Amino acid sequence: MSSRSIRITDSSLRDGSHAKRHQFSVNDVRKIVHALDQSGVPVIEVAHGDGLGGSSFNYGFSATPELDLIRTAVETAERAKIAFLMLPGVGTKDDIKAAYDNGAAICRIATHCTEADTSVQHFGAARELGLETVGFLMMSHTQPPEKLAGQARTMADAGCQCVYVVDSAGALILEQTSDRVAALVAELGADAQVGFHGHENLGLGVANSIAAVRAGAAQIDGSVRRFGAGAGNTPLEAFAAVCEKLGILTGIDVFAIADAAEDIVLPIMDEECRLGRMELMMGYAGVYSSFLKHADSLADRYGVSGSEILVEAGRRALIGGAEDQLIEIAVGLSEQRSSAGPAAMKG
Ligand SMILES: CC[C@H](O)CC(=O)C(=O)O
Ligand SMILES: [Mn+2]
Repeated sequence: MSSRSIRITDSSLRDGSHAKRHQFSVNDVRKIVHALDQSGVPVIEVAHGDGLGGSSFNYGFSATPELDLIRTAVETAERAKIAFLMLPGVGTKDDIKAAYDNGAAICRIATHCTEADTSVQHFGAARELGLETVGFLMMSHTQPPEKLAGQARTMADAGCQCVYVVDSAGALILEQTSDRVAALVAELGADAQVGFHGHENLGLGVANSIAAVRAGAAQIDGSVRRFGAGAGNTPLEAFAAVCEKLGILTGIDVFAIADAAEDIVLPIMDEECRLGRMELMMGYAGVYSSFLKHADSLADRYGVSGSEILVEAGRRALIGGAEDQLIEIAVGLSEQRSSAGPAAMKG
């Protein structure tokens, strides 16, 4: 039995922002950070769902300025480090500095998995400030292992200390995860660690994360109560329990995190993240998990099928930032529906 140690990051206060339509309050942050910190979660990510600067018409406005949320998290945590996410172009180097000034310790920089070069200056800026750095290769299912490894090399050379295979669509299946992680581990060697960030759209978050650990990942993301985008993220409490049974050391108290999931986090969620028809389509068609709420609202507004919007988004291989194209898809489906006559049903 293995006795490897890994580091877990909870993303509920960042990826869960998508599920909460970016309406976290200072009080929500205080309660969740306190519960996670007391459970032994070593890193807690806090930001708008689309990262620093994400509060906008395109992505959805935040209820509370994210720097207030970050500062509250820093003040609340006794042991955990507070991380933030930024996407070059959505956030800027000034946003990184502002998060640092508010006490954040870890800067996570996310790019589409073919665009690592857009992160180079941001990694440089973060390292100059003394921040720990993590890189996200989003939509990793769209590229083969060797391509991802090349992109990981670009991030590591720019100062990234851990590059994540990010299964944004929850579309990776077991060996597809471990092959990608193994390719990054082989490429990066001692230059940087490798991480994995999973989603539940095909119900494989925990299994994929274990496959990633077995392939050499040293950092794994999850969200307490799956509080995240799409069908939610890898459920942190289940993953911590599985790790304990497999002898993988996480430092998390399984009973405490199970209580936090049930008693603290669930009441803050608008609704439980579920694996319904739309979420399944995201995993099946390889669609960015954060499109879920956008597709849901558009389906209501235009009286069309949310699942069909998502399947078409998958066919067009849309990536983050293309939320406006979901409107075009919904309008197109609505026009088709009117020309098909009153028998055409929303599904
Ligand atoms: C918009 C950023 C995105 O939600 C990052 C992430 O968590 C993912 O790609 O899964
Ligand atoms: Mn995610």
